[in-house]
Amino acid sequence: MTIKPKPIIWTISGSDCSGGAGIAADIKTGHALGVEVCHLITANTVQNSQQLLSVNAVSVEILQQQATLLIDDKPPSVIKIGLVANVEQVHWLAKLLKQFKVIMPNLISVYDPVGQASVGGSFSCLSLEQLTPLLMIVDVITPNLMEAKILARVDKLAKLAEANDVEVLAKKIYQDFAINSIIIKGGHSHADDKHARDYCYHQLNQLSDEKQDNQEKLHQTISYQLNSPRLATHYSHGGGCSFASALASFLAQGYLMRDAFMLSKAFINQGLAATVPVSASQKHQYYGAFEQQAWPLNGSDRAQHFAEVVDDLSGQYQELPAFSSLDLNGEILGLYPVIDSLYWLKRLLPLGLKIIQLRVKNLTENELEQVIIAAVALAKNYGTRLFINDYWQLAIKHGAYGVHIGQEDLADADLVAIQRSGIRLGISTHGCYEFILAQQLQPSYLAIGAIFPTKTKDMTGQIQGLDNLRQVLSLRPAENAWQIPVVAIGGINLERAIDVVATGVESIAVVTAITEAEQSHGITPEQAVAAFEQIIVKG
Ligand SMILES: Cc1ncc(COP(=O)(O)OP(=O)(O)O)c(N)n1
Ligand SMILES: Cc1ncsc1CCOP(=O)(O)O
Ligand SMILES: [Mg+2]
Repeated sequence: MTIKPKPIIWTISGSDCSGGAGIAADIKTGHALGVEVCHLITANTVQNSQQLLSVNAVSVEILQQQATLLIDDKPPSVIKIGLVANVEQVHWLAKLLKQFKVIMPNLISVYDPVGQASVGGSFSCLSLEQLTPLLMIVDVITPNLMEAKILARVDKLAKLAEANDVEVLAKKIYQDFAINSIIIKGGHSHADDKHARDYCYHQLNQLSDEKQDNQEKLHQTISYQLNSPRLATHYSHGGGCSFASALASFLAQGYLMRDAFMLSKAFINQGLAATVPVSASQKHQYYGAFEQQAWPLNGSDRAQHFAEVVDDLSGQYQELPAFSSLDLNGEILGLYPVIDSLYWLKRLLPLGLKIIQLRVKNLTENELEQVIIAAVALAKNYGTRLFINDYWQLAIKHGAYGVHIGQEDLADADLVAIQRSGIRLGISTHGCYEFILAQQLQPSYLAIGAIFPTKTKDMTGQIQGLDNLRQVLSLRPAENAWQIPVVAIGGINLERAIDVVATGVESIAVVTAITEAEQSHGITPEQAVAAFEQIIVKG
């Protein structure tokens, strides 16, 4: 077996001699998630799972020597910072990150403000003012609710009710320290809350997250909460550190912030679920180290570790019934050509396809309406399921079989009107966060892409690969009798189709592999359709 080069993260945090938290948690997490972890120890602590006896800071000279020796040898994609023991270390870190950002503009720093609040300042007695130089430079911060209150200077908030409002706290931290992503762990949660709710307030575009050329989105912020059942276990020591190092690991692997957050929470849930639940009858409750489980977890129970997404969209459509199904009666959806004209529709409909999409981008609304009317009439002669891309009002008005809607248009589309009209809905997704959110809306199918680079649409930063395709396929709840069919799209040609079909995906959507089959493979579009269908049948 060959070992692929792994992304490198650095963790700059304290050593916990009991092995649960700090550097030990970071190394175990990085190992489980397939990243290499360089560790720079800020302090050697004397502690067990019950008490902390001392924090023994390492000098900044030694830390600097380690950084200097490692930087050319093992440059990090992400630096995770945990325990910072004194003011010298704050200044050293702030300077180091500033220098590194000049030579590595894509470097991401994740700060988990260990013990600044929850243990009553026992790990470090740094004030907020003393921490400010570091706070002003980090990209991501992962406080718990108590730490967030300190960071947001909660005592200065006008209304007491705001002190527990994670959105207020996160916005305040964002404004005061210009930190791109604020994840408040367990926000809104009370001891009797049956759910662990983690909240994220996040500015798009700063972490090469979305496309930089979209000026409108440049300073757009999004916020959402990930909820999952609270898991009480004796083995949670170091869970917070492990969450932050999981986040660092997934970011180092190139995941977008929201996907890294979703995956990190699933990784933590998986670890908590693997260990013994707390029993009320036991007097002395052993407090063990968080269990980093192998990742990705195989098996049918994988979906259960992924949280539910709560955001404006999911809130708005919470009560909406499922969209009409594709009525496949056990058949698989198969090849899904996406074409842009009546010419292609007339050419492909006689081939007996189960589904086809009209994706027109360059016509006026009036011209488009005429094309849609003609397309609906044509498709009805063949019993092929005709989806209209983007134009949901026209699709409803003219009785198309369904409409396909992308992420950009989802918030503005009237999903209630689409559901009530009875036409089917397909939704584009690009990663596990969007997939889970869209799945909660119970559409007729879910698309995931782009699987491979494509010249048909700008998908910069959103290439999924086969691993992510497999990952989202495993996120459909196993217990559902009816699973939402999944369509893979983007850069799929005849050569790649074999591997795509092997993932078990129900359908593959293609544009150029059919419309440009002559140029690329010297075969007719009809022959390309037949070749794809053969691959799908064999798969
Ligand atoms: C089957 C299928 N999947 C994805 C898309 C892309 O939709 P969207 O993200 O809205 O992008 P545009 O196609 O509108 O450019 C699709 N059309 N079909
Ligand atoms: C519309 C769309 N959405 C995601 S990728 C893509 C383009 C697919 O085209 P092709 O099959 O030519 O790569
Ligand atoms: Mg669209």
